[in-house]
Amino acid sequence: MIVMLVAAGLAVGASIVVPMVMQRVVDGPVRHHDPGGLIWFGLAALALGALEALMVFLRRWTQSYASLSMEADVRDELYGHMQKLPLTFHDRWQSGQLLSRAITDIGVIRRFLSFGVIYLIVNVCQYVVVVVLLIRLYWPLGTLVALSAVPLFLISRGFARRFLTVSRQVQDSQGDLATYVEESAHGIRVIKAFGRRHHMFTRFTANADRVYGLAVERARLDSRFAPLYELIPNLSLAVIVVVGAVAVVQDHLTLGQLVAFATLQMGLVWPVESLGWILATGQEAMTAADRIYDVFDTEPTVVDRPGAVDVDRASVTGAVRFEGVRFGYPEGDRDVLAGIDLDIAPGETMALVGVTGSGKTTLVSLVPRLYDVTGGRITLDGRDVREYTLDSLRRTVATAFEEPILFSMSVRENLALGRPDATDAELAEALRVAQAEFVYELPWGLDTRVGEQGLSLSGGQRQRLALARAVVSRPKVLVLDDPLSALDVNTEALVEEALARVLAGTTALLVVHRPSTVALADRVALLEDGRITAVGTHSELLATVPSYRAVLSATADEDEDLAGWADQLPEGRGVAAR
Ligand SMILES: Nc1ncnc2c1ncn2[C@@H]1O[C@H](COP(=O)(O)OP(=O)(O)OP(=O)(O)O)[C@@H](O)[C@H]1O
Repeated sequence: MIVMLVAAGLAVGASIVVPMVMQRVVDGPVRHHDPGGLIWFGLAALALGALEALMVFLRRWTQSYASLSMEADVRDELYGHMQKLPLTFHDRWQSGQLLSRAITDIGVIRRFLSFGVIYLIVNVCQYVVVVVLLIRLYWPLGTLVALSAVPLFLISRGFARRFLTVSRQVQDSQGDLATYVEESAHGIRVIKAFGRRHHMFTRFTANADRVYGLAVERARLDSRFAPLYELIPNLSLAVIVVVGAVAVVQDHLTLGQLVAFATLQMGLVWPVESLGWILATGQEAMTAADRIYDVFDTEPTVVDRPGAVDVDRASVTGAVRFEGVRFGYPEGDRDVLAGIDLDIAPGETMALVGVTGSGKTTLVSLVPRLYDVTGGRITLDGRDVREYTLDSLRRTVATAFEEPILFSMSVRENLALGRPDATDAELAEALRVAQAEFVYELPWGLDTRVGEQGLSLSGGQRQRLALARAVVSRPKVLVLDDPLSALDVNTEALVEEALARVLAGTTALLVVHRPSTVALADRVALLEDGRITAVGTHSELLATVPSYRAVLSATADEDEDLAGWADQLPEGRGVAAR
């Protein structure tokens, strides 16, 4: 910063001294017809010009370097902070709004810091120095130039106030537009399948028109004020030339002084003109900073408690217990979970069954603390999960969701999210369990890039990769949220067969919709109205709990199948619904 300001100061100083040299040239060699004297002045002007050029280079380089570093640092920090924020924050925020903050807003601040701030400081300093010089040269005209700062100040105040409001609206509407484009890109299949291209386009143009309208309003405001910034220094210049000429005629001023005066004043035209632009970018940067602070000001709530301990992977048995667990979403008007009591023994596989929307996904999300309970507690080996460090808890509890998200990385990197140090043999084993060996047939095998920027995989293929990602971490507790829903019956059977062996030593909580997946579980828990209303083996619940039958299957055919499965199932370890 210091180098930057010194370089900027020297550059401006050189540009101010040049008119003083011109004054000496006009009042010296030119007036006295002494061409020899011109050489020294010429050399001095050349040296000053070279100094100015060198300082401009130094200033631009240092300011660009500093502002680009700032941009990278803030972006890193913002991304890191967004990763720490709880799911309740991400549920509430549109992705486009986060995107526009991380990309556009930080860019706006960088542009202001790289040009705006420095020019603001330099231009104000230049204005003050030049005004002092002008007053010393000829005080009546110097005072006039000084007074021209008053209307400039008033204009700037009015401009800044109005520009700030419009600027915030423009940036917010750009965020909305980004969300819309992102959603449309994700949902392009649905749009095409329903033939709703025109409808979506109309909605898009409505969004885009709003951005356009607000941007035009901002531009209109800018163009209304910009001429005033041009007018004032040019008006002062005109007055200086006329009044100065009269002063020269009346011998109050030498011709050289008038030339220096006019040149110095002309040097002020750009700094004053640029004030409008600097203020506009300054207001935009302030709005951008405000928007970024909306995110920074949100405190991460799911964090390590003071004194949190690591889960000891070597000794943890994987006993999971829900004790009076309550949970409600911040925007929800009621608790989704209204007192859950459930015991899952080490190594046991518990299936969770309930009608759609009953809270199964919510319940399993609480184990790795994707959300924190709002009442009661969940324990792992008898200890509240909130007393463990988040990192170690999430390494102990692996999760595969129904919606399998793959990142734009290679298959290997996607799997490594589950366990970075997994060997090829361990990856192969996980892929076998998940029946995802198709990856070896991909063009570059495990190194094939998948996800949005890579090869498209089918829903079932993605689900199997997500399952392999969860399995490869060899977790003590495995949470599977309907992970086989997109598989055909044969593949599902193969996955289940392999998964059953993995589950033998792992505590597992499975959300299931299909009776066939229930076969994996030792016991089943039925979730109704925010509570666990029955726990037992599949056959027991089938025989004794009518609502269980109703949830799993409504048709007579399926009932027959269910009875068939029930016969093949091992006996459970208890029926008690707590
Ligand atoms: N992020 C959220 N914010 C607010 N409410 C939510 C959120 N996620 C889910 N809900 C609400 O919580 C309730 C339970 O949802 P959840 O996804 O846990 O049900 P589910 O039993 O897993 O459903 P499904 O079987 O359809 O997957 C629903 O009423 C749902 O609308």
